[in-house]
Amino acid sequence: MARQALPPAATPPDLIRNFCIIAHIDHGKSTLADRMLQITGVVDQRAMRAQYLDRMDIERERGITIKSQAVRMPWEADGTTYCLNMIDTPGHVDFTYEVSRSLAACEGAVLLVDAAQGIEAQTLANLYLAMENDLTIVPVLNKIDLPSAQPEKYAEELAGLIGCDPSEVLQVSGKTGVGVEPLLDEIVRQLPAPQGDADAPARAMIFDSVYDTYRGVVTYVRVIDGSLSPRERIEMMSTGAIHELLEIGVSSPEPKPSDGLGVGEVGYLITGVKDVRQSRVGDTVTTARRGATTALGGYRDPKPMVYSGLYPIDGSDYPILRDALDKLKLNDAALVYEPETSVALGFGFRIGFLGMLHLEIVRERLEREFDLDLISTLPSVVYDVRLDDGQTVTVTNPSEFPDGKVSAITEPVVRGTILAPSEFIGAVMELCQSRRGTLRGMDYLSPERVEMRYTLPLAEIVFDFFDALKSKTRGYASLDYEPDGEQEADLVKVDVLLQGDKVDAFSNIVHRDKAYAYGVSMATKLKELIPRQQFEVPIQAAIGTRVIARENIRAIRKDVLAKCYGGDISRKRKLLEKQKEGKKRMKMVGSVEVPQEAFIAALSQDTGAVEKAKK
Ligand SMILES: Nc1nc2c(ncn2[C@@H]2O[C@H](COP(=O)(O)OP(=O)(O)OP(=O)(O)O)[C@@H](O)[C@H]2O)c(=O)[nH]1
Repeated sequence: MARQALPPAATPPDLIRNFCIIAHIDHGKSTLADRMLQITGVVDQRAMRAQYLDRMDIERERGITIKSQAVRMPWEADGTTYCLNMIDTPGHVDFTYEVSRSLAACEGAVLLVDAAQGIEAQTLANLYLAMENDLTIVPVLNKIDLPSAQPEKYAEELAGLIGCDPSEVLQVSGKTGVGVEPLLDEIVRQLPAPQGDADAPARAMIFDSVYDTYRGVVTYVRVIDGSLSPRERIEMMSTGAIHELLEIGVSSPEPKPSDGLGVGEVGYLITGVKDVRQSRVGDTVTTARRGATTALGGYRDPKPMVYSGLYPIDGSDYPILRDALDKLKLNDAALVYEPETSVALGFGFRIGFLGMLHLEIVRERLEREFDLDLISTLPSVVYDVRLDDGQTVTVTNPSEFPDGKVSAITEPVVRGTILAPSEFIGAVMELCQSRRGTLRGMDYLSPERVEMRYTLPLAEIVFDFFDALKSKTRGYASLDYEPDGEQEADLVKVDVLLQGDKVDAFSNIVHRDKAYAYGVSMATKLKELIPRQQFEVPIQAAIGTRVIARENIRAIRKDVLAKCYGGDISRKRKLLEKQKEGKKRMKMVGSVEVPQEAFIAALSQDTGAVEKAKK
């Protein structure tokens, strides 16, 4: 057990151990990964910076891992030098698919649990994923340096969950490094070596692919059978596309070219491809000549779960937004978009996201990296609408909801797992019921902690459910969910009309029981946000032709000169000029002038937005 020089590439499989660290968010996965890099000597002390593996600025700022990365580390145990490949996985539900691909590249997983928090919802979700992939689980409690750590209690909980003895649960601190060396020894001892047929045609699974400005797409692979060498051309099995291999190598953690990758090895490929969608996570790579004929299982196209319209606040920024999306797409295979026009907001794009975190990240990157100011419309899930004539329409934008006779609507549902202290069972049930949830089962992990399983409509949980759950359980509950098909539901489209004209950006698809509440809240918000006009403006919320809520904005002409009695003509002129300038920032909806800010505030989920806009 000590630092060693890196063995050459083409390490025999029995000296390789491929593992990942799985944990609930913030349980310290990145910190532990950093400590392993340091202890195995692959990153020297001076180059070490916090969260070495999280490269993107946004990742480091938010302290979350979005893209997984792989690192090769040497480790000596019982006089033999082993090659450990550590695959870092993202921890958020939006990226579950990437987690499951990373798991499929490993033989074992370190299941990391915060010794002051215990098991949380994503601990369970990730554990189940790992078990489905037949991985060997090494249970570990982290943060044992914390004064609030309760290692005995949680070792028992963890042991109960995976069916081992509490004494087999390792205890570490990623922060101080305590227990990390014994953990590396255990990884070598407990994990099986990779198995594969060295003489078979090459098959390697893509578990990550990232866009690098200088090198193009870097594809991370795990070789299952055969080998890949730098002189060969490769084929992507899902598309049949053939690429030249410009470089092949391993990361430790900086990229190092090697003369090939054999069975069980993890490394990267560079082909000069400029678009990550040509090198998709889950796909199988083989050689162009004498390649494999059956791909490895598990490839799946990333499927957007949430759609939202993004519009530039300044309409002339539209071409910049289009170019920016084209650039982001190079690095994000899950991003889909198409141009869209809105009567109220002008030209923009309808964009599909994996979830709300994905939406926030994309929006933040667009605003930050491309200096854009954007309005996003109310996010919507994907509905299937069956019409009376038997036709089915897929709706991702409420304003496109068909007006004809609808016979049924289906909405996506998820299987949600909620973990909470048992004193909050009532509060959690009440919340889930108000979100149209159905209880599927309940288990006690310990006398004071309970796991509750629900089927819930995606639309009810994707936006603000987590915040509501946290506030009802004083922050103690955790949530994980995965798609679980569709269900029929009694949904309606609510339109918002200004003086009889529909404002497309405010249309929303909601459950019939919640339609009234949505209508009233929009009408009240808009009444506060839209300035008085020279004529009376009715604001209506309607389902089809039936009006369900109404407010009036009384008529008045805003006389900007009112404050300006007395003679100074130049001051009056200035004020009139200013009024004209302000009008440019107005959008016309029929004959009603609506300030840009009113749209932003009305579409914002933030409850303080209306107050801010009024100021
Ligand atoms: N005291 C103490 N704090 C720790 C330890 N390990 C991690 N932390 C802290 O816990 C917080 C979360 O750690 P991360 O390593 O970012 O957690 P993570 O699981 O990688 O988070 P995601 O990447 O978002 O899933 C950070 O503030 C760390 O400084 C530890 O062993 N002891």
